[in-house]
Amino acid sequence: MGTLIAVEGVDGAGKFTLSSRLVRAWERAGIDAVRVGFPRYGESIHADLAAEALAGEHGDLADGVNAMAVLFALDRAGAAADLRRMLHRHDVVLLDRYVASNAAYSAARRHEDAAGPTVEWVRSLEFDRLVLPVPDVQLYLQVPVSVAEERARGREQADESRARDVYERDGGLQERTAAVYAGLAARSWVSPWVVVESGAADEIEADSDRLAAQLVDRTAESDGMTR
Ligand SMILES: Nc1ncnc2c1ncn2[C@@H]1O[C@H](COP(=O)(O)OP(=O)(O)O)[C@@H](O)[C@H]1O
Ligand SMILES: Cc1cn([C@H]2C[C@H](O)[C@@H](COP(=O)(O)OP(=O)(O)O)O2)c(=O)[nH]c1=O
Repeated sequence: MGTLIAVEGVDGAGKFTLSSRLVRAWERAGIDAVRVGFPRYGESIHADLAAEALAGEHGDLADGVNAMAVLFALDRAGAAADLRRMLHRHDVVLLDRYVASNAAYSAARRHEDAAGPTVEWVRSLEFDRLVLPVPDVQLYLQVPVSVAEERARGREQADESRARDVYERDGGLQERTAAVYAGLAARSWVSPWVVVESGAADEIEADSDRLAAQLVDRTAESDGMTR
């Protein structure tokens, strides 16, 4: 069985950049890794509806915390069989956002923390009810929210298809989301967490090589202990 690793963090933290580099680093080391990004825009009607709601369509859909969370959860439920297949075929399946995104953003929208009822509602919905595979490790890419915001703004200027949505424009929400993520990591929510600081652009390559090796060592160690 492959190792399931989820990369988490606020918008613009650098998750896509880091997860792509990690996959390349594993490939260079002869480890067969594949990356899956959530939401699965263009592949899942639930993901597309969520994106459209965040862009202002579908009336008051985006106002509903649970409504949005259910859409994101159903996108993942539609991918569950594929994820299980991938785990049989590959050494590492790397997820760019996963269930913890729903927990962090939904709790933050409600001004709750990682110990609150919304985080538990997401856990029960996605892992108990929808039976999504539980990640072996969750990685929190920690970055000052002001830096992440600047990166998301830069991306918007460079590419008009990356216009910031209603969550990305809400600085308070991003701050609260970062705080919930830190709480999830501190509580080892659902599985062990690794917290990484997003470094300077010219250090990404070396950082991802180091992290790729560390994550594989870590999962090999826990394999030895638990299986
Ligand atoms: N460590 C870094 N230093 C500087 N810029 C970065 C770094 N990581 C990512 N970026 C840039 O910041 C922007 C957001 O990164 P991205 O990986 O798309 O974030 P996310 O997937 O978390 O929203 C992109 O334009 C990317 O090139
Ligand atoms: C996957 C996921 C994302 N989100 C939020 C985080 C982001 O603010 C937003 C869109 O996801 P994101 O990955 O940032 O997509 P984009 O490529 O459009 O930037 O949805 C949730 O609230 N729950 C989830 O389960």
